[in-house]
Amino acid sequence: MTINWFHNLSNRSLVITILICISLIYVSYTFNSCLISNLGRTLNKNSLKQFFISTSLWSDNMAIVNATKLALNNTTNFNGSYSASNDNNNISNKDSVHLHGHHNKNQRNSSSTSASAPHILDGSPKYRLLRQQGSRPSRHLPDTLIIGVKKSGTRALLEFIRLHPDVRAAGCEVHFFDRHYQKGLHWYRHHMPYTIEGQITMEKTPSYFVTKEVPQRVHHMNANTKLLVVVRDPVTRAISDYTQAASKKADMKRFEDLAFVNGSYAVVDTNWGPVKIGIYSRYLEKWLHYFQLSQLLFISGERLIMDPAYEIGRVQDFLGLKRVVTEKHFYFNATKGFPCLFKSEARSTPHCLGKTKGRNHPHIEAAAIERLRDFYRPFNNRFYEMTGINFAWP
Ligand SMILES: Nc1ncnc2c1ncn2[C@@H]1O[C@H](COP(=O)(O)OS(=O)(=O)O)[C@@H](OP(=O)(O)O)[C@H]1O
Repeated sequence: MTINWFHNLSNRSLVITILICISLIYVSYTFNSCLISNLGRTLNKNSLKQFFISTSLWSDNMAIVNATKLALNNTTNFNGSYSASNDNNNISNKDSVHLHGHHNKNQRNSSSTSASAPHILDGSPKYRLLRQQGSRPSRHLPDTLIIGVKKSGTRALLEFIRLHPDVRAAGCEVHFFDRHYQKGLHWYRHHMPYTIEGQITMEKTPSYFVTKEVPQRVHHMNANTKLLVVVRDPVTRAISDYTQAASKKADMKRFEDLAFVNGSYAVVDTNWGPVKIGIYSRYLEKWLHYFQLSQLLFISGERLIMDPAYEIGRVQDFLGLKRVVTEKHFYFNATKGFPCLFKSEARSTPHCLGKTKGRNHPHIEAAAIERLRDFYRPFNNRFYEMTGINFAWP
C-alpha cells in the first residue's frame, strides 16, 4: 500500500516535471530571446501590466488603456530638469549638457514635446474616438524596418525614434528575415508590440542589410515597407565590429592581423566579416532590385552622435510623423561621449544606452587605417552616387 502510494507520487512528479519541461521549451521557442528582453524592459518599467500585454495574458481591454498610456508617457515632461542619481550609467549633472540640435525649416513647434496628459488623452480627437469606439490594440507586421548597418548606431536610432508616441517597436532583434523565416509571418507578427490605430510598428535587425535573401523576403511581406539604414565610416565600423567580437573572445588576434592577408598591409581581407560589411554599395544594389530609393532613408551614424535631433527630425519627416522628438529629449554625457536620453519608454530617469554601446576601441596602427581608407574610397564614392548623399568619410 505504502509502496504503491510512493510509486504513484513519483509517477505524478515525473509527469509534472515533463509538463513543465514541455512548457518551457514551448515558451522559449515561441518568444525566443524577445521574452527575456521584454521582461527586462518590463521590470525596468516596474509595470506588470505592460508585461501582461506583451505576453498576451492581459485582457484586450486593458491593452487599449496601456497602449494609450504609452502614447501619453512618451510625450510628457521632457523639460530637461532631472536628477541623475538613479542612473546606472553613472550620469552626473556636470557631465551633461543639453544638446541644441540643428533646426531645419520643417521643424514644427516643439511645444508638443511637453504635451501634458490631457492634451494627448483628452484633447486628441484620435484617442477620444478610439476609446468611444472601444477600439482594441493589436499586433501588426512592421511598416518600417531598421535594416542596418551593424555597429553604425542602429540601437541609438531605435531608442531615439521610439520616443515618439506613434512609434512602437519590438525591443529585441527579431531576426525573422534572416534566421527565422521558416517560422512564417504569423510567428513574426507575434513578436511585434501592440499598437493602436495610427501607430507605426517597427523592428530593427542590423544583419538584414547584408543578408542576400532579405530584400526579396521583405518585399514579399510588404512592397511598401519603409527602410531605415544607418551608415558610418566603414573603417570605424569595422573597428567597432572587431571590438565587439574581441570582447567575447579572450585570445582574439589583433585587428591588423585579421583585416589583411599575409601579414602585410598590401592586401585587404575582403572575406573577413568586419571588412566585408563596410562595402555598403554592394549590399545596397540588392535592395534596389526590390525597392525604390525613395523607400530607403539613410541616416549618418556620425551625425546621429553629433546632432541626434537633426537625424531624428529627418526620420520623423520620412515616416510622415509630427516632429515630436526634438533636441529637448537629449543631453550629451561627457563621460560616455555620447548623447543620452532624459527619459524613454523603458525608463523615466536620464540614461545612456547600455555599456555595450560606445565602447573604447583598441589602438590600430595608422598605416593599417590609411590602407583601409584607400580600399573603401571607391566603394564609398559609389555609395554616395547611389544614395545622392555625400557622407564625407575620410
Ligand atoms: N547615443 C549613443 N550611445 C552609444 N553609442 C552610440 C550612440 N549613438 C551612436 N552610437 C554608436 O552605436 C554603435 C553601436 O551600433 P549598433 O547599435 O548599430 O550596434 S549593433 O549592430 O546593434 O550591435 C556604437 O559603437 P561603439 O562605439 O563601437 O560601441 C556607438 O559608436
